[in-house]
Amino acid sequence: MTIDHQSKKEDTPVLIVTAVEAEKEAVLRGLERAGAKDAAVVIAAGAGPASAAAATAEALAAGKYGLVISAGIGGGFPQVAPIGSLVLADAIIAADLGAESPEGFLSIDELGFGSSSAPVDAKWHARLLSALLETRRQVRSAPVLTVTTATGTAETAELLLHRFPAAAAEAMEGFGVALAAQRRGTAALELRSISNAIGPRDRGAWRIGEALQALEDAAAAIAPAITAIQN
Ligand SMILES: O=C(O)c1cccc(C(=O)CC[C@H]2O[C@@H](n3cnc4c(=O)[nH]cnc43)[C@H](O)[C@@H]2O)c1
Repeated sequence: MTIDHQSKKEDTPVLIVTAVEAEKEAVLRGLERAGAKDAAVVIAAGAGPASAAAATAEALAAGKYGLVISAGIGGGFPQVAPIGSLVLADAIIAADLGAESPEGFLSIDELGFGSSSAPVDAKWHARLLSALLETRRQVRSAPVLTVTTATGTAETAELLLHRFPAAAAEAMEGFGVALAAQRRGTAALELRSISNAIGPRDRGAWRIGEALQALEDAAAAIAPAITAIQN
């Protein structure tokens, strides 16, 4: 990845893509807390991979960025990513993109339509992971699944874990953001703060406030690392 040191001030090189405004505000609070409110452009793209990909592609076409981060709250597999913890994706996987068959789910890889796994940038992953470890929160580096239907049964949770035993979290935007970035040769990452356990749907058990606080803490922690690429 090359960084254009001639970039004008408005060509902020880090783009953070959330789904909803509440997540965007949490990220902005974290950056501001770290004294780095201009360290990134933060957008709320809407929920799901299609909205995320479209908004990310639009933003990348309009400005010059060196790193794109899909960020927000997410569901966690309880044994590895409890509520309030942070997950930095080491792979971003489109978990339900494919076809059903009587023998089970067929991924787009198996169908011959491409790859269901988007790579994360190794250098930026290492930098942000070490920054996140400075928070007082539990931090995991593990695959994050992108789903178009949030898991709501124990059966689906088990199926996902069977297919992706190393996965720690699921959300609905990462793969869309990562593919839009990949098309332009821009580094991509995904960061999730855990609001709920993946399993039988129980909206009352979601801890959105706690997860938004964790997201704010994560943004504050990574601010120095992402500011560094502008200097
Ligand atoms: O109601 C609110 O105040 C509120 C505040 C912030 C965020 C939300 C959302 O509902 C965000 C939706 C967004 O969250 C991700 N997410 C969270 N948990 C899961 C899950 O278990 N499975 C899949 N996705 C999850 C997802 O990326 C959504 O787009 C509400």
